[in-house]
Amino acid sequence: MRLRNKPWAKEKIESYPQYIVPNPENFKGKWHEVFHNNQPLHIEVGTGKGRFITEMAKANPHINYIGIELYDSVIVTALDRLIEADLPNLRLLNVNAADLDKYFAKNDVERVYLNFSDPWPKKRHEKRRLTYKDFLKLYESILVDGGEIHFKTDNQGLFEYSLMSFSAYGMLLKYISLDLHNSDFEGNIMTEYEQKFSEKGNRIYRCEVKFQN
Ligand SMILES: C[S@@+](CC[C@H](N)C(=O)[O-])C[C@H]1O[C@@H](n2cnc3c(N)ncnc32)[C@H](O)[C@@H]1O
Repeated sequence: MRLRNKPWAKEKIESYPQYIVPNPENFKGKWHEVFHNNQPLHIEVGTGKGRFITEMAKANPHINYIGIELYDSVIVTALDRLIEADLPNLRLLNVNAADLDKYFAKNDVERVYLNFSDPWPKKRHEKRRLTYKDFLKLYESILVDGGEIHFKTDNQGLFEYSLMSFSAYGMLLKYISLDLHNSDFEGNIMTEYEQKFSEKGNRIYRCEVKFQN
């Protein structure tokens, strides 16, 4: 099914400005005003239906989280989760990650999560991959020095491409697992896609990389 933005979803999103931040550009460099504290901020880019970011926010109340999703017809499910959980440390943005630097300033973010990003396997779509060098530049421009990207996928091609992209950008590899569910990684919170692919028996790849100062 082709995903598109839907009027009913837009209407619902606009009814919950306390959860899906309208005009996020107003908070660039001052997200503490939204959360009313100075806790570290972690973001998930391509948050989908929001299970990961909601469970992370529940488990880590001392960290603030923002889930970013392009499609309003998808983010409404994350919104439903947030309405139910009513977490003070989680907000959602219905925006394109290609514009991240409009919404976040340098040092606003301590960690970026990329979970099961769309692989865009065709070479002519390389620029859409969330680990393409232009996206890495964007993440670097909003992260604290030494900020990290935590990346999970079942797609071997995207994983290999991303490792090369991180390396070409001069990032340092902190952790790698080529079979997450048979590794010793504790405290893993499964995303919707992770659950689906794990149940099919797919191998899950994971890495943590950091920008060099
Ligand atoms: C394959 S889904 C994975 C969803 C979720 N992270 C999971 O693991 O279940 C990828 C999500 O990233 C979103 N996405 C892709 N490119 C994006 C962009 N440039 N900005 C914001 N969201 C994006 C898609 O709309 C989609 O919901």
